[in-house]
Amino acid sequence: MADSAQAQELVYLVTGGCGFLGEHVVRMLLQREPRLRELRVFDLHLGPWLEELQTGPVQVTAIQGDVTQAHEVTAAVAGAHVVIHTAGLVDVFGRASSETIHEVNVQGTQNVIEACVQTGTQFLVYTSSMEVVGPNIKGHPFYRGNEDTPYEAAHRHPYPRSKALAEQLVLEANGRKVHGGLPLVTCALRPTGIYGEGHQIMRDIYYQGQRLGGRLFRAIPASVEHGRVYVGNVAWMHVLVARELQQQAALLGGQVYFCYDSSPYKSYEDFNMEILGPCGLRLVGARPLLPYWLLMFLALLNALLQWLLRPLLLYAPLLNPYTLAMANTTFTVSTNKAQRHFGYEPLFSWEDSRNRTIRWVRAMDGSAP
Ligand SMILES: NC(=O)c1ccc[n+]([C@@H]2O[C@H](COP(=O)([O-])OP(=O)(O)OC[C@H]3O[C@@H](n4cnc5c(N)ncnc54)[C@H](O)[C@@H]3O)[C@@H](O)[C@H]2O)c1
Ligand SMILES: C[C@@H](CO)CCC[C@@H](C)[C@H]1CC[C@H]2[C@@H]3[C@H](O)C=C4C[C@@H](O)CC[C@]4(C)[C@H]3CC[C@]12C
Repeated sequence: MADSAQAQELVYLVTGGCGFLGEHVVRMLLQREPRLRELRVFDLHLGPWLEELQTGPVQVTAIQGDVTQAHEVTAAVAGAHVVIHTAGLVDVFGRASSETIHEVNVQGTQNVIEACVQTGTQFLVYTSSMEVVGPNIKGHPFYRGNEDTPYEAAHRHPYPRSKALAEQLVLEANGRKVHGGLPLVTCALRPTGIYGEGHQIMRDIYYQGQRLGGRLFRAIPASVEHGRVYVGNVAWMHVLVARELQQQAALLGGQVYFCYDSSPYKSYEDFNMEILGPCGLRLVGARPLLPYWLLMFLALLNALLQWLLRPLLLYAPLLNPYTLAMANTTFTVSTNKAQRHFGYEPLFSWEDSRNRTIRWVRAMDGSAP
């Protein structure tokens, strides 16, 4: 759809634009995409912050909609040059059924692809996840791997399964003819664990620490490395790849890219302490305070309680067999593919990313529920 005459007049659509990552993508586009004319923000739940956005000359169109409803997606996509599809059900805690996760993540993505094809939208960026690769159900470590590192990706949990299926749909759609005859150009970005302003799990862990008198208790060995990446850099990567997809379709189309920056390789808990330590929390224990078998027993107990209580209430604690396995399996990436293919350099240094996140955590001090 985009040709050189329209270069200053681009219409972008961000699905899931009011989520944790989506909001950063929306703000980043407004700051760093000078060719933008209209920005459509599509989400099941629209955030009040949209009203206060400094949009400059860009028209921001808020669209309350559901990716599982094909007609709503098609209406939102019609006339857009680029779609950044971040909407998804991120659930590893058993809040939603596997059918719902599949419907939103897989059918929703299929709807986005079909909408692009029907309406003639040529460029699609999909927010995938490190979890399409692993950790796998066997708990094999993925140590500083890249996009080409061989790894046995085997999933049982509905969330990684859905992300892997959706990513496959997006990559297979690359090259399909869209309305008007041009080829669809797609790619997928795979963030590791994202952190930063608005990160719900960081917020939950901070409140938990406050309730425990400013302490958190080590449960994961410090030697298990977990990949993390700052949300501002993930958002920047989306903006950049969307731009370059239009310039270098042959190179970028059908590709996957891990999202990375200079955030340090640490265990999940030690990394969180980089942020939560300066906010007044302390991690107790140099080694896990409970043996792994006991943690697994507690995780299984949580799963059983969730199942038993489901008719009465939703019991969805952080600890379950899947999250324990994830936190206990090394998964880190070391790659420069995004730099080589589309010139990505992190916009935020580690110090900056850390300080911004610390400032955000400090700002919620005293507001623990
Ligand atoms: N948070 C992470 O660590 C992480 C890591 C890797 C990949 N991802 C991926 O990044 C994307 C964004 O994740 P997030 O952490 O910002 O999650 P989030 O839950 O904060 O954002 C997801 C957004 O999608 C919207 N949404 C959900 N169902 C929808 C539907 N049916 N129709 C329209 N909108 C719907 C939600 O309302 C929400 O605003 C997801 O696709 C997720 O799989 C997240
Ligand atoms: C056992 C607990 C003791 O402190 C720690 C539990 C931590 C878990 C809740 C998190 C450990 C790893 C996280 C996941 C990871 O960062 C990557 C993800 C990919 C993304 O697509 C969605 C979020 C997540 C699954 C993330 C969720 C929380 C953890 C399982």
